[in-house]
Amino acid sequence: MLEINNLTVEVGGRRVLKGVNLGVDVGYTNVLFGPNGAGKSVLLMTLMGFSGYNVVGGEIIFKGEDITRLSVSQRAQMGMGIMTQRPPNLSGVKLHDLLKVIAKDPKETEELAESIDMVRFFDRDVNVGFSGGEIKRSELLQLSAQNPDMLLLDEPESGVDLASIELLGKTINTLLNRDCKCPGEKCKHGKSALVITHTGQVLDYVETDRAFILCNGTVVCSGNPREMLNEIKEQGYEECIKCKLMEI
Ligand SMILES: Nc1ncnc2c1ncn2[C@@H]1O[C@H](COP(=O)(O)OP(=O)(O)OP(=O)(O)O)[C@@H](O)[C@H]1O
Repeated sequence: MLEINNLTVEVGGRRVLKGVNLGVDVGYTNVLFGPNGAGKSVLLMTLMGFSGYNVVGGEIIFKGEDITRLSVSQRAQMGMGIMTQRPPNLSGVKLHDLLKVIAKDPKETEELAESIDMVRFFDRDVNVGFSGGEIKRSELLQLSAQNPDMLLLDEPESGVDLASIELLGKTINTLLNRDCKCPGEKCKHGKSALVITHTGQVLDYVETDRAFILCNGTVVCSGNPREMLNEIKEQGYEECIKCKLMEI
């Protein structure tokens, strides 16, 4: 579904990603761990094609096509969607109007809005004055309306209160399992995803397949998400970097 080959990216004149290699198979959910400033968000923003993220080397292959030079809207039309950490305020754009434009299934979108208590935000400008948790729910609703095949989720649980984490996690799981055509076979979910998490809370609700650790703009390790999370909790990222250096 998604293949990232030797991706090197500069942001603000600085080389942030240095030859990143990773992939996500159809129907799989992979996780991205890494310390603050490692380049995780930059990677997701680059995958979505936002401006300011200059690819100076490597390629992004999505559904078999090289999308490295495609625009955000072209990538969205191909089935890529993102939930960013800090989405912009859209002053003058009501949430309901935005949803009407992007919703592939308006009825389903309205139902989800009800279930995550977002109907009362319909007449407000998107993200303007929303709390951290409200922004996450709004982003999730927009993503659901778009119904992408590949979900890029940047710390979906951050800023969400403990009582709401379950609702958020289950909602993400429902999105991932939409349109599942091959249960039990290679394709495990209907959708594919790459999820950034620090806490790992999302792992309690979503079946994940493989984790990658990004340190200083490079993938230093990959493996089972739960095992890696436990190791990070016990030993921190310093050990990942040392371990990688030992390989070299
Ligand atoms: N527009 C920009 N201009 C300059 N530097 C930037 C820009 N955007 C990101 N960076 C830098 O790139 C580096 C990686 O940032 P990024 O947001 O990807 O980190 P992260 O791994 O997601 O960290 P965190 O876990 O703290 O969210 C940081 O040092 C950041 O300051």
